Amino acid sequence: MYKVIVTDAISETGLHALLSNSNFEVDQATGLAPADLIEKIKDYDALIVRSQTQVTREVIQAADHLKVIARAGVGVDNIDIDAATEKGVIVINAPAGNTIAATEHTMAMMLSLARNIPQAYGSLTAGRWDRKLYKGVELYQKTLGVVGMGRIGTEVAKRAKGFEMNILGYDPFLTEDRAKKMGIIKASLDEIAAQADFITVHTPLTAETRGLIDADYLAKTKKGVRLINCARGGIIDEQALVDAVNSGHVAGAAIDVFEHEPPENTGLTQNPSIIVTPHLGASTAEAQEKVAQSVSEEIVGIFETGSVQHAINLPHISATVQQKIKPYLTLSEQMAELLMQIFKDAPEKIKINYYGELFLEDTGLLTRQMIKALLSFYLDGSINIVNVMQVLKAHSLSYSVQKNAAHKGFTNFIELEIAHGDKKATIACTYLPGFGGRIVSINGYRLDMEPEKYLLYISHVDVPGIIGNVGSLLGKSGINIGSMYVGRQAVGGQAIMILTVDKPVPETARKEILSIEDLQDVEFVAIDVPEEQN
Ligand SMILES: NC(=O)c1ccc[n+]([C@@H]2O[C@H](COP(=O)([O-])OP(=O)(O)OC[C@H]3O[C@@H](n4cnc5c(N)ncnc54)[C@H](O)[C@@H]3O)[C@@H](O)[C@H]2O)c1
Ligand SMILES: O=C(O)[C@H](O)COP(=O)(O)O
Repeated sequence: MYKVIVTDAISETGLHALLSNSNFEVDQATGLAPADLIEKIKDYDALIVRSQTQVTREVIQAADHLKVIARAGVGVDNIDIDAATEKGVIVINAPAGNTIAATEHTMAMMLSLARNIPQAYGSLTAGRWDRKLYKGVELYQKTLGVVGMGRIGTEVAKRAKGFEMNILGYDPFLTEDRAKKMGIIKASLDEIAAQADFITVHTPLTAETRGLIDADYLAKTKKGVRLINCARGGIIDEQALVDAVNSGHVAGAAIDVFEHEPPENTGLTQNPSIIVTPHLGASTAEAQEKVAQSVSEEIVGIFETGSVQHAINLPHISATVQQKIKPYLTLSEQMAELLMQIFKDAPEKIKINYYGELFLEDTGLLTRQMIKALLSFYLDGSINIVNVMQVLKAHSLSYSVQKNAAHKGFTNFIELEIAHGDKKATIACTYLPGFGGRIVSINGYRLDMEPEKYLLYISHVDVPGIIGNVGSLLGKSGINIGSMYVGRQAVGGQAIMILTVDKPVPETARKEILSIEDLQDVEFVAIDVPEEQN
């Protein structure tokens, strides 16, 4: 039973995937004080939040069982991602569920700003009838600068085109071609400053975007410009905005998000030219249901099948690529486990070569899986595919990945080499559709071996009688041999024998086997093989 805690207000309907699954127990505890969350989190496997709960390093460090932090929304700036990664906790979000809600809120804010709707409403409900004071401006044929042309920026641009605005888009990833297809103009930030009547920001809050619109930038904007921030507080410097509005350079602003929430700067919240909403961009019934549904289904997937779709701290892998690399996920891990058990020394250097069609694919997850399996042999169980690269770095271990379109006789082929000082070992695998995974070489010996749970890896000199001797000693210990693979460098030269056996080989039997003349080493290997593969 996995325990999930929800600490912000989330749609109950959207949580259906978790609430209806008997493998999960869901507790809802909104408005917890930081100390209470630190105390409570110890018992939970997954945490679901929106933007209110601060998932700090202290919270993450206290979370002994936590595997997943799920953000039912987009921005993850309330979650300490580095701390989560170090602890091996996957952070996921629901990137698309509230796009339309935030887009429509931006349009509502832009129209309200242009037509003074909140101010006029306040005036009328206070008993005044003032038609002159609230004369507005039209959006028609005005220029809108969109800073950040991601999901929301793109949808805002589409809708603003419906109002026949001229759109200037700025985003490091916006190409001329995409801009042209959308009927907008790709522009620089300075071009937006010089030309825009309205500027709306839709970037995440990062070190680069914090204060992107600051006093210097505002000084470059057109007099009478109007600004909208439905993205993150801090992208527009709050005090610089207040000053520019008070000076009359900026005609007005519409702000949904604040550096501190609730906001502390009254110059912003009590300014007749600045309209504000309390972070409502994602607050529609539809968006809340979609984001809750997205994270709930993903949490079930992570715990039940290991599939991750929207991880923040794992390489992003599309569903198509996931499908292509899927057969290699377990196989590559088993191959690394096997190699470590016959190599024994801690690897100082790790080399991974991908051959064939895998050359074209994003193999980051396979690389992580193999390195995790290698390092788990010596490091404690807290290492996983989320924190493996940090662990590697922390231990100053070197790794390299090479890709080669040559297929070495197989459609795909993965080779793993580890080294400790001068000692080296290699192993390789492939996947044969219809037959399954195969280990196809170990230390240069060619094989065609299906990975099985228990193996004996024997190195010996190629002389007659060794196979028979090993077989009878195992028989004496009641150990059944499932299959046998042999390889030799030359007749009478160095050779290996791999036996798959039905149960663990006791140390006494191993020692007896070691005493066979011309037999150099024997290693009992146990690898993790799922039931359905056996
Ligand atoms: N007010 C709300 O309730 C609400 C709701 C949803 C999302 N948001 C916020 O809106 C923002 C955008 O969300 P999204 O889903 O469109 O994200 P997104 O990731 O789809 O788009 C962000 C875009 O910003 C661009 N970008 C990054 N750095 C930039 C820079 N320095 N200059 C220009 N562009 C830059 C990226 O290239 C990307 O295209 C996020 O901050 C998100 O947290 C707020
Ligand atoms: O980043 C987001 O998804 C929005 O800011 C929404 O935040 P919320 O879930 O707290 O409304």
